[in-house]
Amino acid sequence: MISLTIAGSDSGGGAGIQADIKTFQELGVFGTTVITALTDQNTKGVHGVFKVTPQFVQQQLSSVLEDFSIKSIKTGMLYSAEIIEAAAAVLREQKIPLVLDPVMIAKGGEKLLQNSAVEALIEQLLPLTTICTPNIPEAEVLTGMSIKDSKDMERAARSILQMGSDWVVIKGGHTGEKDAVDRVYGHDAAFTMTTPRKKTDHTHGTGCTFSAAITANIAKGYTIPEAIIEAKKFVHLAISYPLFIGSGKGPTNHFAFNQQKGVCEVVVNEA
Ligand SMILES: Nc1ncnc2c1ncn2[C@@H]1O[C@H](COP(=O)(O)OP(=O)(O)OP(=O)(O)O)[C@@H](O)[C@H]1O
Ligand SMILES: Cc1ncc(COP(=O)(O)O)c(N)n1
Repeated sequence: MISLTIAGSDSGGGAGIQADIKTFQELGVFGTTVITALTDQNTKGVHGVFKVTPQFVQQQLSSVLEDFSIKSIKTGMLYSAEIIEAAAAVLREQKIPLVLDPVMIAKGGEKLLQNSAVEALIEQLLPLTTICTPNIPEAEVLTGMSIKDSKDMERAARSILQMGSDWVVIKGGHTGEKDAVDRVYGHDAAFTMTTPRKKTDHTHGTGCTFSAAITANIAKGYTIPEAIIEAKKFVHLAISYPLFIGSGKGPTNHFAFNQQKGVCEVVVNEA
């Protein structure tokens, strides 16, 4: 099984391309990569961004796709409208399932997607998307809605479905809820996934890890709901057993899922 991630490099190893290939590897999937930008980053924040030219992003993508039998693709930090356009031009010619993690702002507040790129993301990538995985601030930017409660989350998800994604997962990392509740919507299905919210500062790269696990699970042949629920287990265990490395917001633990033999209770309810 081979998957592809199109994302930015995190020199600190907790998010971006590095989180993605660690997650693929732990789930038994061979990872290939298209790098959109290098970040000079550690657990204290993003200190600089060095972007790759759109043409070279496209070259990497074409090289990977013409040689490997890629079973699933994810996108993370795409940075600019030009990079999105370059990637979309190649992806449009494929029918490979696409997980779009609409990465916009790092946990430390630094911009990972230019404001001018949001329209390109919506117009060029959402129509090609199998699963879109926004956190709440990202869902607000995509839809222009203000999200305050679960009704708003459903309205925002339905609006993103209308934009062309087959499934939407509104992640609950940023709510004030006692539990970490993610809400999943398809055109004919809706369910919630609940785990206890962990009191921890070691959440750097949670979104990347979650979307990479979904992508790997799709490559392994899981159905979309199974791929999403199993990915919730992966990220919950990664958050539950921190590595305590770095002096800022530490990375999640990509080893934990296999160390704990995948044992994690996720409560799934119809929404
Ligand atoms: N403290 C926590 N305890 C348990 N689960 C959490 C916690 N924080 C986030 N999660 C889970 O981690 C996953 C990623 O959600 P989150 O909202 O943090 O993504 P994100 O903000 O996109 O992450 P990133 O900042 O890395 O881009 C979701 O399944 C969410 O429920
Ligand atoms: C290259 C890259 N991609 C994504 C993130 C988001 O992760 P987080 O929100 O946890 O900082 C990041 N910090 N760096």
